[in-house]
Amino acid sequence: MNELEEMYQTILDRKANPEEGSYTTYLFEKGEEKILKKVGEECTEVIIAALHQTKADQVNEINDLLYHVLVLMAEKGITLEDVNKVVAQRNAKTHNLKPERKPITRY
Ligand SMILES: N=c1c2ncn([C@@H]3O[C@H](COP(=O)(O)OP(=O)(O)OP(=O)(O)O)[C@@H](O)[C@H]3O)c2ncn1[C@@H]1O[C@H](COP(=O)(O)O)[C@@H](O)[C@H]1O
Repeated sequence: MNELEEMYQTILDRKANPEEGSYTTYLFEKGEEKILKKVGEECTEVIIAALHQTKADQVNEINDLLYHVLVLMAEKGITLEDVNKVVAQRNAKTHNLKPERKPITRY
């Protein structure tokens, strides 16, 4: 199991067995709107870190974003397998840039 899978398992465990002092439990108790707000915030923090901060700060912010996306997935019943299936489909398809749109000649 890689570290992200382990993190997702911990999140699922917190959902099934709420624990005092757990930030994940706090998020599930607050509910979907709070989780979505955190995903939005963490997205912005990744952007700000990418523009102005060190690589270490950027990696930390990326961790926070991934963690909150995994909490959202658990909240919505989306598994890593669900995402992996789509990743596999996308990996099988390359050169996805759409051809340039033809110029409009008739109005
Ligand atoms: N990866 C993370 C992780 N990344 C970020 N965070 C928390 O996300 C929060 C984000 O910080 P912010 O300053 O934006 O938020 P805040 O002000 O603390 O909280 P809000 O009031 O905004 O809700 C911090 O409290 C971090 O501790 C995380 N909390 C938990 N995990 C993982 O979840 C596992 C279980 O943690 P607990 O649920 O706390 O036991 C841990 O072992 C980690 O693997």
